[in-house]
Amino acid sequence: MTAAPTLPSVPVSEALFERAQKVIPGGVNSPVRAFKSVGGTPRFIARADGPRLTDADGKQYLDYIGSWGPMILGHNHPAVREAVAAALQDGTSFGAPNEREVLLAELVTRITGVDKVRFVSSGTEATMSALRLARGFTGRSDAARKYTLKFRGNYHGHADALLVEAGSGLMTNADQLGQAAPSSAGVPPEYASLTLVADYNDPAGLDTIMRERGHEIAAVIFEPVVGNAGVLIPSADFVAALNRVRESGALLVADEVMTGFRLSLRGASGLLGLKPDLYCWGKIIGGGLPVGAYGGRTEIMDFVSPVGPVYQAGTLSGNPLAMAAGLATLGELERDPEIYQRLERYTAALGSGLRDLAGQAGLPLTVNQIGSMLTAFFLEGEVRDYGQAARADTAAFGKWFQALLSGGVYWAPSQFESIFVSAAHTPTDLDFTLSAAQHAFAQL
Ligand SMILES: Cc1ncc(COP(=O)(O)O)c(C=O)c1O
Ligand SMILES: NCC(=O)CCC(=O)O
Repeated sequence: MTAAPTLPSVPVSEALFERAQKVIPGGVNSPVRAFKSVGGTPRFIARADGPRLTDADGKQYLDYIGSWGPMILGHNHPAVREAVAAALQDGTSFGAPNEREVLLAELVTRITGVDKVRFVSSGTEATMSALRLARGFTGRSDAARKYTLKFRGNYHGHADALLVEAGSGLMTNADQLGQAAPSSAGVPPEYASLTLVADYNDPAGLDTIMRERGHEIAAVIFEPVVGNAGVLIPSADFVAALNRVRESGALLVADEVMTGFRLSLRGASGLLGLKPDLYCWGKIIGGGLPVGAYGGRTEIMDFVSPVGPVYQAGTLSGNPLAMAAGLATLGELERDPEIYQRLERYTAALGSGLRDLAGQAGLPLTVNQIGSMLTAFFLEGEVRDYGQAARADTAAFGKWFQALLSGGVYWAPSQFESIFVSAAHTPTDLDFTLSAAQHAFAQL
């Protein structure tokens, strides 16, 4: 092993980060942006176009974060920009219904097959509201039957009861991987205890817990392909076990915040043959503006207020600018049926290129890839669950990340995240990435 690569100087980002740390906790508005686990100064981004970011020092990077998922068309896509600009002419928020909400709801229901959808402003709100609805619909919110079940290393946003053995920044910044629930301070153990936890990709374990405790469980929430422990792909047996969940009267809630409209127009569920009762969406559905949503059959969705007794509201829900961005993004995806095959081809090529380069450098690397999601785990052997992912050499990953960044490639600053390829990435961009990656492997 050689010494850590020298970090390039980014004086404007450094100055902004210093100012930011004085007035924003950790200088960031979301922990995963802070570079805490990889070191160095987070880049302050001045603008983004296509597959590229430009930082405040004028340096350009090929971007594989895509704003953590939404930018499947690439940044600043003309169709999205023009739709938002047109909506802007009419005012920014009405606190009353508007036509764009109806258009986006019609589009989402047609694409995904749900009967009804309710828009909120983030993925966190979507999962939180879907679980309240599941408890309301099943009547399982009393002392004896009040649980939800999630999987170790899955992340469903930051609602209290879901911060239990959670992935994403909680896994990245954990002092000790595998720490016991809850994952965050400030969550009373009573809240955490409402959430049961099972292992991902363990069909027998899921069957057992559903057999023994299924009658107490209102909902099983899961990432249909995990992005938040790094990419984990469910086995066919695990998919089948998930589809059996409702035999116990619990609702199956697919958290497609990351995978929805990314792995196919019908998300991971459509691709893998999952049959959820409720879907949660975020990220792509808002095309880069703040939108989340949840949806399902009419009999369930009509439990939501004002028709039903389950309360859920939002000052900016259905915001016209956000609806316009979502409409333009989903519209582009629907217009180009080849897009998902192209993303799969490019991302698979990136994955096999990385495997080859690591092999040539004599470094252990396991690449999990599906569609345009990919994680390169710095370890040997398969990665199918949280425990296996947690074995990764995060120090090696951190060095590799810094070397890539110096080479002009902006990878996710965590070993336990997915990267995203967008429709704006070209074969030339992928070649550039692989050559930066080769150089980065050589520095480990
Ligand atoms: C699978 C999943 N669910 C929920 C969320 C929460 O979404 P948000 O950050 O918009 O609240 C995220 C990402 O943050 C996610 O990846
Ligand atoms: N995979 C992690 C996320 O998508 C979250 C982004 C954030 O919390 O900023």
